[in-house]
Amino acid sequence: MKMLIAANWKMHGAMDWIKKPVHFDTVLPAKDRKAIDVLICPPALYLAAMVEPAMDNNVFIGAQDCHAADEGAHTGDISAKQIAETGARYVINGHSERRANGETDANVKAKAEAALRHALTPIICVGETLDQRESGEAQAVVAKQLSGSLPEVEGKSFVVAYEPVWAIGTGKTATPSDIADMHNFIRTIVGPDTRILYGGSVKPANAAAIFAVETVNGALIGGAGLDMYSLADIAQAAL
Ligand SMILES: O=C(CO)COP(=O)(O)O
Repeated sequence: MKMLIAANWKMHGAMDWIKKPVHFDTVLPAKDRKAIDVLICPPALYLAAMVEPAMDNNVFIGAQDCHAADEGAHTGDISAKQIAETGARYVINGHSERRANGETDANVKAKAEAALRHALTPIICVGETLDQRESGEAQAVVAKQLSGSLPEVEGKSFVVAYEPVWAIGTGKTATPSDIADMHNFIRTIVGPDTRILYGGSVKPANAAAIFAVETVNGALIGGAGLDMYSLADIAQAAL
C-alpha cells in the first residue's frame, strides 16, 4: 500500500504559505517520490489558492474539518461539497483537538459520510488520552471511537489516523511497539485495504522507526509539517 505523508497545518499559516507545496517539490521532486502520496491540509481559507499549484507538483490538498450538511444556516462552517469544489481531495475528521471541543463519534461519522458523498477521502482520527492508556483502556477507547465514527458507505475508502492524544504536540512519541500493537488492533477492525496513519510528534529523527512498523501506512504530521525541509525529510524516510 502506498504510504500517505500528510501535514496538518492546524491554525498556522499566512497567505504566502500557499507557495509551500511548490517549495516542497523543489526540496523533494515528484519524480523522486512516486512511491508515496503527499498531502497538505492548510486552514480552509487557503484551500482554493493552493490546489492548483499543489496538484501541478503532485501534492494533494485537504481540509481539516467539514460540516455534515451540504448547505444551511451554519455560521462559520464549511461543507464537504464546498471543499470538494476547490479541488481538494481529503478532509480530516474527528481530530482530537475538535473532539476536545465536543465533537462526538456520531458527528465524526456524519462528517465522514458527507465527505464521501462529495468524493473526498476522510481521514478519521482516533486515539486515547494518557489517563486512558495508563488505566489499560487504550484499545477499548479506540475500538469505541472506530465503531462510532467510521462511515458506513459501501465501496468507498477512508483513512484512519491513530493519534494518541498524549503524543500530540508534546514531543512524546508512542514507541514503535505501542504503535504496532494499536495498528495491528485497528487493522483487525478496518481490514487489509485501509490506510492507517500514525500521528503524534512525528519528526525527521523518528520517522524511519515509525515507518518500519509493518502496519503503518503513513503519518499525520503537525509541527514538523510546517517546514518543507522537515516534511521532505519525513517523506524521504517513507521511500
Ligand atoms: O495532531 C497532529 C497531527 O494531526 C500531530 O501534531 P504534532 O506532530 O505536532 O504532534
